[in-house]
Amino acid sequence: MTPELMQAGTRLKIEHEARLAASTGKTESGGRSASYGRLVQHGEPDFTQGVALYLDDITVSFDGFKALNALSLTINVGELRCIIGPNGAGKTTMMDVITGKTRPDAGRASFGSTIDLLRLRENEIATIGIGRKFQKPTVYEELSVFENLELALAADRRARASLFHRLSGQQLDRIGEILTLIHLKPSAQRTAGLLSHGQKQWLEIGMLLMQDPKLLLLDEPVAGMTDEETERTAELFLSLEGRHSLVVVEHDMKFVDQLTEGRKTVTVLHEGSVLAEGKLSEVQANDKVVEVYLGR
Ligand SMILES: Nc1ncnc2c1ncn2[C@@H]1O[C@H](COP(=O)(O)OP(=O)(O)OP(=O)(O)O)[C@@H](O)[C@H]1O
Repeated sequence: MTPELMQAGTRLKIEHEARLAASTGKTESGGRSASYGRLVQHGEPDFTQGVALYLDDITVSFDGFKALNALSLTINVGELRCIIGPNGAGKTTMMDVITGKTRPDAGRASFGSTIDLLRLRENEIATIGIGRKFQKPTVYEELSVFENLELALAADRRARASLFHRLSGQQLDRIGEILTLIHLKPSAQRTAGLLSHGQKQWLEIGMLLMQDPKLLLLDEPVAGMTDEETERTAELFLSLEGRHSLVVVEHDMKFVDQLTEGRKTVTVLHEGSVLAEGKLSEVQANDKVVEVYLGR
């Protein structure tokens, strides 16, 4: 481990322990981090402390095998974080915990500093501002690109009935903005089933963006894309950074390099916990990381 990485690790540990102290009530009342001790089930997420997602000591066991083993991770508001790790490291299980698909045996998970994700159902989590993109694109193949975005306008199912109602000027503007962002404006009237794989991925990301999620979870978004599509996807994600927090699980190191721009933090998962965190160049030089992952 490089000295910089050790320093980063120490800093994270101190920050983490401060939050943990706050979560167990060992903090001055009303202190800056005190709200971690007051996780609530419902209500508006609180992002004023700069935290979008907080996982603390999460353990998930499948028949005694720990897919996640005391995993702790903090994602800041507006941050773009890449998560890498070998097959079976626990990346998908982590996403499943965040989205309520899998319940952990132990630990805490909050959205912002107050919403207790572990007490919400999967469908509730989908509507509070967490969007998840699975590896395979899932768009409505028989509908046009525009109609797909229109369908995604509202988060709840009732909106589906309104497919053919007149869109407000504001809604049309929003669809136009997203079409530009995902490079599909010229294909707005095209049937989604005729799009390339990369275009379908962008469309699905656009559909998630229609709901303006605070946190986007993206599982291997560039798998199967051409180099040009991969590059455009990197540009898209970089343009989303700041307004949204993005957690990108990815095996493609060139893509991770583009996204992290030589300065952002990359998290390496291994055997269900964080093996290393730091800049891509740092984790790539980390002996433990080389051994378990990059040197395969
Ligand atoms: N439902 C399950 N029952 C039993 N074991 C499971 C289950 N889900 C995941 N696992 C195991 O947990 C470990 C972590 O799996 P997970 O899919 O989270 O890893 P991953 O990092 O996403 O891997 P990959 O990069 O291959 O997608 C693996 O060993 C996997 O076999």
